[in-house]
Amino acid sequence: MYQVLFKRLAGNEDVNLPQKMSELAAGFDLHAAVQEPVILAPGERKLIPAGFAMAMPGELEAQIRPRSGLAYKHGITCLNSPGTIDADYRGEVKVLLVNLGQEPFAITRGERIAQMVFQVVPAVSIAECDELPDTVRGEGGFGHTGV
Ligand SMILES: O=c1ccn([C@H]2C[C@H](O)[C@@H](COP(=O)(O)OP(=O)(O)OP(=O)(O)O)O2)c(=O)[nH]1
Ligand SMILES: [Mg+2]
Repeated sequence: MYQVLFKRLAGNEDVNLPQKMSELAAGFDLHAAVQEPVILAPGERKLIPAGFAMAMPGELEAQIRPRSGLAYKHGITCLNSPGTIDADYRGEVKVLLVNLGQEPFAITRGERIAQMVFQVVPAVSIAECDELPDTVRGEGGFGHTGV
């Protein structure tokens, strides 16, 4: 079990911290910490504050992913999906939403706008080389194996 710390940012006492909506949910839903409703016109993107900062163990990252209901019903998704929260980030978590639907959409205070899923990031060391190990695939890609 990893322990993650959430710090509610000033003025957001009424906005929920990230929370799971069912026992085995993979994601913690994030809530909009906007003062007034924010309108996303079709095609428009806006950075929506989530009202908290966080600290997690160094081997974790957090991914900000869309909510399928918002995407299906209104075309609202995360532009940089999945967004990456680095373990050393101490600023406010924000969600970059984009409206891919046909109608304007209002983001209201406290609304669940995205979800955050934690992942373990493997420790990796890198080394430069002149020749890579051979494989059967070789340089084939982008449909190389057929449809
Ligand atoms: O959806 C997101 C994506 C990022 N961040 C924050 C946390 C993350 O640790 C930081 C940097 O994100 P990223 O590495 O994706 O952006 P960058 O453009 O590479 O910025 P930087 O140069 O600050 O790393 O911004 C968010 O709050 N929400
Ligand atoms: Mg970066």
